[in-house]
Amino acid sequence: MPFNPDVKDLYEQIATISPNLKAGIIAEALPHIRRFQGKTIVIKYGGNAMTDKYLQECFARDVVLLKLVGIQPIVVHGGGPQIEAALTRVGIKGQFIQGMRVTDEDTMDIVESVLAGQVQGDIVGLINHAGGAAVGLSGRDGNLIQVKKLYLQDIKDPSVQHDIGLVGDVTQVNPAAVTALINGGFIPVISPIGTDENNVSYNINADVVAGELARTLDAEKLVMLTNIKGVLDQEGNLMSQLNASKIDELVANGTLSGGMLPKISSALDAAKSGVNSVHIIDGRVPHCMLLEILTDTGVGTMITQ
Ligand SMILES: Nc1ncnc2c1ncn2[C@@H]1O[C@H](COP(=O)(O)OP(=O)(O)O)[C@@H](O)[C@H]1O
Ligand SMILES: CC(=O)N[C@@H](CCC(=O)OP(=O)(O)O)C(=O)O
Repeated sequence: MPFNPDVKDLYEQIATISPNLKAGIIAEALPHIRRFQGKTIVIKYGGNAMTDKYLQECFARDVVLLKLVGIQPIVVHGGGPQIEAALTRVGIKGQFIQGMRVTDEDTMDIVESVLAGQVQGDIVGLINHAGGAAVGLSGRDGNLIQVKKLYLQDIKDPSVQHDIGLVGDVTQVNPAAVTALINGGFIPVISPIGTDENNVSYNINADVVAGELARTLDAEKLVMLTNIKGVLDQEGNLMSQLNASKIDELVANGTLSGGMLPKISSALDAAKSGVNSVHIIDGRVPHCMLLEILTDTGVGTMITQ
């Protein structure tokens, strides 16, 4: 029975598959479970990938399933569109430079309340409802993420540095709180907020936090869920694998722009720092994480050094 994308509920479709096929599909996961058991997987859950209720439920079930088979998932969430909606409600227009939000003090108040409040709370609730035990942390908790103010280097003219306000450049990750939660059987859900040495809060791009955490924890895998098939070339075709020199070329010729810039540089940094596999995948595909982690099917773009 071919997959019918018009029938939204996968479980309705699964009910029509023969039992043998079902068992075969489940059995395909075994070598992947054995390979990843006990290993840490950092999952970046992009704000654009979390807008549909059914997809949110699929995401939460996948995270719980990974935990139950002995893999250690850590969720780092974004929330760009959710911040944008909150800013619009108070008449502030969001502005981005090279995929980074320009963050003044008023914007920062809203960023922190949306990310570490509404968005984090929703994800924790979804995972717990699916049978997991998620605990939310912001980068403030347990001094998890220390930052200094970021001066953003211009990609076209590296002598130019953009001052984008209260945006953090990660100086240190102290993962003790995260490892304590993992060891206690919990699933950490982390908001991309950091503090500087004067206890000032900073906004950090969630891709950057996911990459830094994956490096610090020596994660096996970093999986970034977004709202596109993966990284696309100039003709709009999916590139299933990308390395450092190809990425340099795509940044220089403008094929990569906006939110893909911090994503790709964080992904590459993680790959260079020893994270074994780094993937940018389509969060609009139901159960995309199970496909990527527990089946032979590669989805999206794999980033290598
Ligand atoms: N070459 C490219 N391939 C794919 N996406 C790209 C590319 N260049 C720019 N983008 C943009 O990057 C977006 C993903 O980044 P972003 O909006 O920050 O998502 P997220 O919320 O998942 O972090 C895509 O939706 C697309 O608009
Ligand atoms: C500095 C910066 O850009 N911070 C981001 C943090 C949220 C985020 O990264 O969300 P997504 O993953 O959904 O894009 C922002 O304010 O939008």
